[in-house]
Amino acid sequence: MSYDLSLLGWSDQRATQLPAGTVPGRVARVDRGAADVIAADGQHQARYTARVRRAAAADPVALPCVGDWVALSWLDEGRYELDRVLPRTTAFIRGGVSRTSVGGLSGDGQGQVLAANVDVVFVAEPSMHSTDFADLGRIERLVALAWESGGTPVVLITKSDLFEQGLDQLLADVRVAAPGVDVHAVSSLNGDGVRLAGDYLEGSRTAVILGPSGAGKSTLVNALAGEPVMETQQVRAADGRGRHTTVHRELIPLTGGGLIIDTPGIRRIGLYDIGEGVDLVFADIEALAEQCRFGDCGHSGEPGCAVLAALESGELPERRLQSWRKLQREAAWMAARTDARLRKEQQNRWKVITKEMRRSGRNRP
Ligand SMILES: Nc1nc2c(ncn2[C@@H]2O[C@H](COP(=O)(O)OP(=O)(O)OP(=O)(O)O)[C@@H](O)[C@H]2O)c(=O)[nH]1
Ligand SMILES: [Zn+2]
Repeated sequence: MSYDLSLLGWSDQRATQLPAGTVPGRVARVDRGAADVIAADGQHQARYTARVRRAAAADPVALPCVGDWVALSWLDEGRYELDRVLPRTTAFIRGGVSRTSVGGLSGDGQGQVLAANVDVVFVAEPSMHSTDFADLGRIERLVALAWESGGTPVVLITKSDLFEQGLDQLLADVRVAAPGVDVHAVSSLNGDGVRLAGDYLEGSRTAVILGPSGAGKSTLVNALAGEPVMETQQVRAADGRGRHTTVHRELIPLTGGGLIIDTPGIRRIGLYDIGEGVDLVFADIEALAEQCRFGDCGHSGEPGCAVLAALESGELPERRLQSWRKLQREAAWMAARTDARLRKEQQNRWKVITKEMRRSGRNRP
């Protein structure tokens, strides 16, 4: 029985990183000291080798997490050990985790990877939620987190069926709040925009959905999956004979292709770290700031301040400037409490993001 790992996102590029004598697999779920891994010959529970445990003790970011591609080494009788985490293309990292929360494997309790190798980050914000309208500030925050991870953010204004009259104006406002980011309205109720969202997963790409409770994330996952997502997910066998393996629900394969990672940690991520991603969400303000007369302009009354000029002309909404200041303060606070190594990892990701953005020409004001 064989499974086509390319359906899970395995690529030639990743194959070049696989150590000799090992087989690849993708982590569907982690547990203390072991992970559920999908390999070409099925799903395995693989314990960590001493190499992985040592690396994780020195640096918890090295712990395997859902979405990771890993190298498995043969143990005996159809059993494997998880011997190495292959280089991550993207990662959601939460800083300042306590020692115990990562199963006692953490050395300094700094940093935890919540999900890895996520290509697309859907930011779900309801067009309307009871009596509240979409919260632009929350969108900015989550888009910053998305950029920070190295994935590509896509904003989905959910429950669009509830707010048809004001939708066009809302989408226009959201596009200002998230420059360079695709913005779509979706309704899982009437199906509007669901196909469009699914298209981002073409080529077996992996997504997460961030957003507040009640945004309609689970409903959208089910709509994308094409059938109700059950307790255990099924990956179709590549041999075409309809054999299946069960996969825990944290890595959800969609019938239309692509995968969604859904974990409690990712669901709560709005409360966590933001850093350089802020600069990307506020690329318009950053560009204005570059035109200020003084290089160290604080945008609080200095002569020749382009930011305040834009505020006065109405080009820059007051709300957005305040949001920028707030997120910058938070990012500075985060940076101060993040250790140097984690910062370095973030900087490396940052370089990749910047390169990627230069390539795609995004966020050019
Ligand atoms: N009108 C309308 N209601 C929706 C839509 N999508 C979801 N809902 C409803 O909104 C409520 C919340 O949806 P969920 O999918 O559970 O939201 P969630 O984001 O997963 O929430 P948490 O699990 O708390 O994070 C449910 O009652 C859904 O039926 C939609 O497109 N239109
Ligand atoms: Zn200024």
